[in-house]
Amino acid sequence: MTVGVLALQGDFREHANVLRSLGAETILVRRPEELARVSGLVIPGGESSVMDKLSRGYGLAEPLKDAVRAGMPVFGTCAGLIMLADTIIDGIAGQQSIGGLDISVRRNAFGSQVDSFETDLDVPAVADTPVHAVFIRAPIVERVGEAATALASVADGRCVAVEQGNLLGTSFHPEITGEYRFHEYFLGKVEAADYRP
Ligand SMILES: NC(=O)CC[C@H](N)C(=O)O
Repeated sequence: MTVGVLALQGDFREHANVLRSLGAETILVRRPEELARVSGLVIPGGESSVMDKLSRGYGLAEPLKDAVRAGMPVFGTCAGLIMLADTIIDGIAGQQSIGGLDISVRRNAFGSQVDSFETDLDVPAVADTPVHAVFIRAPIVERVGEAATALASVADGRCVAVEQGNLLGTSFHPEITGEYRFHEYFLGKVEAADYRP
Protein backbone atom coordinates (compact mmCIF):
# COMPACT_ATOMS: atom_id res chain seq x y z
CA MET A 1 0.00 0.00 0.00
CA THR A 2 1.47 3.33 -1.09
CA VAL A 3 0.30 6.70 0.18
CA GLY A 4 0.86 9.95 -1.73
CA VAL A 5 1.44 13.53 -0.69
CA LEU A 6 0.42 16.17 -3.22
CA ALA A 7 3.71 17.99 -3.77
CA LEU A 8 2.82 20.92 -6.03
CA GLN A 9 3.42 23.51 -3.33
CA GLY A 10 3.37 23.90 0.46
CA ASP A 11 4.66 21.78 3.35
CA PHE A 12 4.50 18.39 1.66
CA ARG A 13 7.88 17.27 3.07
CA GLU A 14 6.62 17.52 6.65
CA HIS A 15 3.64 15.31 5.81
CA ALA A 16 5.84 12.78 4.02
CA ASN A 17 8.12 12.64 7.10
CA VAL A 18 5.21 11.92 9.46
CA LEU A 19 3.77 9.24 7.16
CA ARG A 20 7.16 7.56 6.74
CA SER A 21 7.81 7.66 10.50
CA LEU A 22 4.53 5.74 10.88
CA GLY A 23 5.85 3.11 8.47
CA ALA A 24 3.76 4.05 5.43
CA GLU A 25 5.37 3.75 2.01
CA THR A 26 5.04 7.33 0.79
CA ILE A 27 5.58 9.02 -2.57
CA LEU A 28 5.30 12.63 -3.69
CA VAL A 29 2.55 13.22 -6.25
CA ARG A 30 2.98 15.80 -9.02
CA ARG A 31 1.62 13.95 -12.05
CA PRO A 32 -1.44 11.86 -12.90
CA GLU A 33 0.80 8.75 -13.23
CA GLU A 34 1.88 9.17 -9.60
CA LEU A 35 -1.69 9.74 -8.42
CA ALA A 36 -2.62 6.50 -10.19
CA ARG A 37 -0.21 4.57 -7.90
CA VAL A 38 -1.52 5.64 -4.49
CA SER A 39 -4.20 4.23 -2.20
CA GLY A 40 -4.62 7.51 -0.34
CA LEU A 41 -3.45 11.12 -0.60
CA VAL A 42 -2.51 13.94 1.75
CA ILE A 43 -2.98 17.52 0.53
CA PRO A 44 -0.66 19.78 2.52
CA GLY A 45 -0.89 23.32 3.83
CA GLY A 46 0.37 26.10 1.63
CA GLU A 47 -1.60 28.47 -0.56
CA SER A 48 -4.81 27.00 -1.92
CA SER A 49 -5.15 29.41 -4.85
CA VAL A 50 -1.65 28.48 -6.07
CA MET A 51 -2.27 24.78 -5.50
CA ASP A 52 -5.50 25.09 -7.49
CA LYS A 53 -3.75 26.76 -10.44
CA LEU A 54 -0.86 24.28 -10.41
CA SER A 55 -3.15 21.26 -10.16
CA ARG A 56 -5.04 22.45 -13.23
CA GLY A 57 -1.79 23.31 -15.03
CA TYR A 58 -0.31 19.86 -14.32
CA GLY A 59 -3.48 18.10 -15.50
CA LEU A 60 -4.12 16.81 -11.99
CA ALA A 61 -7.38 18.57 -11.14
CA GLU A 62 -9.68 16.23 -13.06
CA PRO A 63 -7.88 13.00 -12.00
CA LEU A 64 -8.06 14.25 -8.39
CA LYS A 65 -11.81 14.85 -8.67
CA ASP A 66 -12.26 11.41 -10.24
CA ALA A 67 -10.23 9.76 -7.46
CA VAL A 68 -12.27 11.50 -4.73
CA ARG A 69 -15.49 10.41 -6.46
CA ALA A 70 -14.13 6.86 -6.64
CA GLY A 71 -13.63 6.89 -2.87
CA MET A 72 -9.92 7.56 -2.50
CA PRO A 73 -9.11 8.52 1.11
CA VAL A 74 -7.78 12.09 1.22
CA PHE A 75 -6.55 14.10 4.20
CA GLY A 76 -6.26 17.87 3.70
CA THR A 77 -4.63 20.30 6.14
CA CYS A 78 -5.28 24.04 5.94
CA ALA A 79 -4.91 24.84 2.21
CA GLY A 80 -5.58 21.11 1.69
CA LEU A 81 -8.87 21.46 3.57
CA ILE A 82 -9.78 24.36 1.28
CA MET A 83 -9.02 22.15 -1.74
CA LEU A 84 -11.46 19.51 -0.42
CA ALA A 85 -14.30 21.93 0.36
CA ASP A 86 -17.34 21.95 -1.94
CA THR A 87 -17.63 25.72 -1.39
CA ILE A 88 -14.85 28.29 -0.87
CA ILE A 89 -15.69 31.68 0.65
CA ASP A 90 -13.21 34.53 0.04
CA GLY A 91 -11.31 32.65 -2.65
CA ILE A 92 -9.43 34.64 -5.28
CA ALA A 93 -11.28 35.31 -8.54
CA GLY A 94 -11.86 32.04 -10.37
CA GLN A 95 -10.49 29.86 -7.56
CA GLN A 96 -11.74 26.28 -7.78
CA SER A 97 -11.57 23.31 -5.46
CA ILE A 98 -11.50 19.56 -5.94
CA GLY A 99 -14.43 19.30 -3.54
CA GLY A 100 -15.83 16.22 -1.89
CA LEU A 101 -16.47 17.60 1.59
CA ASP A 102 -19.98 18.97 2.03
CA ILE A 103 -18.72 22.12 3.74
CA SER A 104 -18.19 25.83 3.13
CA VAL A 105 -14.76 27.07 4.14
CA ARG A 106 -13.72 30.70 4.60
CA ARG A 107 -10.08 31.39 3.71
CA ASN A 108 -7.92 33.40 6.12
CA ALA A 109 -10.86 33.46 8.52
CA PHE A 110 -9.00 34.42 11.66
CA GLY A 111 -8.24 37.93 10.39
CA SER A 112 -5.04 39.77 9.73
CA GLN A 113 -4.17 40.58 13.35
CA VAL A 114 -4.20 36.98 14.48
CA ASP A 115 -2.83 35.29 11.40
CA SER A 116 -1.25 32.55 13.47
CA PHE A 117 -1.98 31.07 16.87
CA GLU A 118 -1.71 27.83 18.79
CA THR A 119 -4.21 26.08 21.02
CA ASP A 120 -5.14 22.66 22.38
CA LEU A 121 -8.19 20.97 20.92
CA ASP A 122 -10.33 18.06 22.01
CA VAL A 123 -10.76 15.68 19.09
CA PRO A 124 -12.36 12.61 20.68
CA ALA A 125 -12.79 10.73 17.38
CA VAL A 126 -9.06 10.90 16.71
CA ALA A 127 -7.13 11.27 19.97
CA ASP A 128 -7.66 10.41 23.69
CA THR A 129 -5.78 13.49 24.89
CA PRO A 130 -5.89 17.06 23.49
CA VAL A 131 -4.25 17.82 20.17
CA HIS A 132 -1.85 20.76 20.05
CA ALA A 133 -2.96 22.70 16.98
CA VAL A 134 -1.10 25.41 15.06
CA PHE A 135 -3.20 27.73 12.89
CA ILE A 136 -1.37 29.66 10.14
CA ARG A 137 -3.55 32.01 8.08
CA ALA A 138 -6.08 29.30 8.68
CA PRO A 139 -9.52 28.72 7.18
CA ILE A 140 -12.65 28.10 9.24
CA VAL A 141 -15.43 25.67 8.37
CA GLU A 142 -18.43 28.00 8.31
CA ARG A 143 -20.99 25.44 7.18
CA VAL A 144 -20.91 21.73 7.93
CA GLY A 145 -23.39 20.11 5.54
CA GLU A 146 -25.50 17.08 6.31
CA ALA A 147 -23.04 14.66 4.75
CA ALA A 148 -20.07 15.91 6.82
CA THR A 149 -19.29 15.57 10.53
CA ALA A 150 -17.52 18.17 12.68
CA LEU A 151 -14.62 16.64 14.63
CA ALA A 152 -13.25 19.63 16.53
CA SER A 153 -13.91 23.28 17.23
CA VAL A 154 -12.03 26.19 18.77
CA ALA A 155 -13.18 27.79 22.05
CA ASP A 156 -15.82 30.00 20.40
CA GLY A 157 -17.41 26.95 18.77
CA ARG A 158 -16.19 27.47 15.21
CA CYS A 159 -15.45 24.20 13.43
CA VAL A 160 -11.83 23.40 12.51
CA ALA A 161 -11.82 19.68 11.67
CA VAL A 162 -14.25 17.54 9.68
CA GLU A 163 -14.65 14.14 8.10
CA GLN A 164 -16.95 12.63 5.56
CA GLY A 165 -16.47 8.99 4.66
CA ASN A 166 -12.91 8.63 3.44
CA LEU A 167 -12.22 12.37 3.52
CA LEU A 168 -10.61 14.13 6.49
CA GLY A 169 -9.70 17.80 6.85
CA THR A 170 -8.22 20.15 9.44
CA SER A 171 -7.82 23.94 9.49
CA PHE A 172 -4.59 23.46 11.43
CA HIS A 173 -1.27 21.69 10.84
CA PRO A 174 -0.75 18.40 12.71
CA GLU A 175 2.31 17.74 10.54
CA ILE A 176 4.44 20.47 12.15
CA THR A 177 3.93 19.84 15.88
CA GLY A 178 5.12 16.27 16.33
CA GLU A 179 1.46 15.23 16.30
CA TYR A 180 0.98 11.92 14.50
CA ARG A 181 -2.52 10.77 15.56
CA PHE A 182 -4.35 12.42 12.64
CA HIS A 183 -2.01 10.70 10.20
CA GLU A 184 -2.49 7.41 12.06
CA TYR A 185 -6.26 7.90 11.91
CA PHE A 186 -5.99 8.68 8.20
CA LEU A 187 -3.85 5.59 7.51
CA GLY A 188 -6.59 3.58 9.25
CA LYS A 189 -9.04 4.95 6.68
CA VAL A 190 -6.68 4.03 3.84
CA GLU A 191 -6.33 0.47 5.14
CA ALA A 192 -10.07 0.07 5.64
CA ALA A 193 -11.07 1.62 2.32
CA ASP A 194 -12.25 -0.41 -0.66
CA TYR A 195 -10.40 2.03 -2.90
CA ARG A 196 -7.36 0.66 -4.71
CA PRO A 197 -5.58 2.55 -7.48
N1 LIG B 1 -1.33 27.46 6.20
C1 LIG B 1 -2.10 27.42 5.13
O1 LIG B 1 -2.22 26.40 4.45
C2 LIG B 1 -2.74 28.72 4.75
C3 LIG B 1 -3.86 28.59 3.76
C4 LIG B 1 -3.95 29.83 2.91
N2 LIG B 1 -4.35 30.98 3.66
C5 LIG B 1 -4.88 29.56 1.74
O2 LIG B 1 -5.80 30.26 1.52
O3 LIG B 1 -4.70 28.62 1.05
